[in-house]
Amino acid sequence: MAVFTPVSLDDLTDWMPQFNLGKPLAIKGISSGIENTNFFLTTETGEYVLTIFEKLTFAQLPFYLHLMRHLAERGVLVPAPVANHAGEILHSLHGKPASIVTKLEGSSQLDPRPAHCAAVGAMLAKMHLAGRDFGIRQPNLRGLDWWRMTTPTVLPYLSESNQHLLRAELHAQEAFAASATYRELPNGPVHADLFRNNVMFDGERLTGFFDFYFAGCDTWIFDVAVTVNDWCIDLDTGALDAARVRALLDAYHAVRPFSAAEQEAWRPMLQAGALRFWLSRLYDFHLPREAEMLTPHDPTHFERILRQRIDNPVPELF
Ligand SMILES: Nc1ncnc2c1ncn2[C@@H]1O[C@H](COP(=O)(O)OP(=O)(O)O)[C@@H](O)[C@H]1O
Ligand SMILES: N[C@@H](CCOP(=O)(O)O)C(=O)O
Repeated sequence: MAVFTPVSLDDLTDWMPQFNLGKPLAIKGISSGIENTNFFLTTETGEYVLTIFEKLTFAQLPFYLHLMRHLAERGVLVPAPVANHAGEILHSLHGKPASIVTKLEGSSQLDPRPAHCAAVGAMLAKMHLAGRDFGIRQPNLRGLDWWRMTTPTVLPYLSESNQHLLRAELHAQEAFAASATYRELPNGPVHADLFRNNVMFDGERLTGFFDFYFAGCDTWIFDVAVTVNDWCIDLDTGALDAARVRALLDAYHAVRPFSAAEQEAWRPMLQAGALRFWLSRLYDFHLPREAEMLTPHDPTHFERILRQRIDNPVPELF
């Protein structure tokens, strides 16, 4: 149960009047999160999600919350942050940063078919386009700098073969990031963690993307690679599933056509997407932070995906 900061209806009595949401009627902790404390909150006006941020700071949060509001205003299906009477969307509860956002309908599709992947691809392209005029810049905090910093910390826990793989991939990514092709890649705000558990569906109808708290400014193609590495694979081997890859990429391309530079970047970006989550999972597995990660995710899953992407041909981007 990942409720790090308990909140009761009594706690909300003096806090809720700053919003136009009516009286709070029920609050229920959500067990599945690993980063923040989340609650389903029912008020006289509807259902919402109340989040207490356990690690992100008051300085970092405006990027995420204003990005969600910016995207929601442009028709991208994401939770909309609720403003108080003063127009603020970042609040404080029990001394920690907090937000209220609209609740998305539906549930996660953990066994996606091509139709689900197509819906995700189209909405992802729409999201990238809608983010072009977003005014706040914040880097992807889990980007190359973080990979460089984290690699030496996890290397001592790895077999010789995995040490070699990790070092070689980091070098390859450093070289690619310094290339002319990389400089040509379109970039802007990206979700950067658009896994199956961060998207809601009602049947085949996509109802929203959520959990924007790893978002940042990065290349759009990195975001596509992270998404494909989770939505379009055989979960046992990490191999790409051709039908789902095609569905996601074609739907994305129909909304925001890929460029020639992105085609060139596609394989290195699929590797980058695997490296990023291999590293974070290695870090969380070998250096667990007390009570924050209840069941660490399996790092070997992304080691397999990385080896797959290096060793096998990858489908054309378009
Ligand atoms: N806006 C939302 N609408 C509906 N459900 C949500 C929303 N935000 C979070 N949830 C639910 O809360 C769970 C945990 O949220 P998540 O943002 O993934 O937490 P964490 O960042 O701590 O991993 C999700 O799996 C989902 O069921
Ligand atoms: N998607 C990441 C972990 C991030 O967790 P989330 O619940 O906030 O999406 C992984 O699978 O390693």
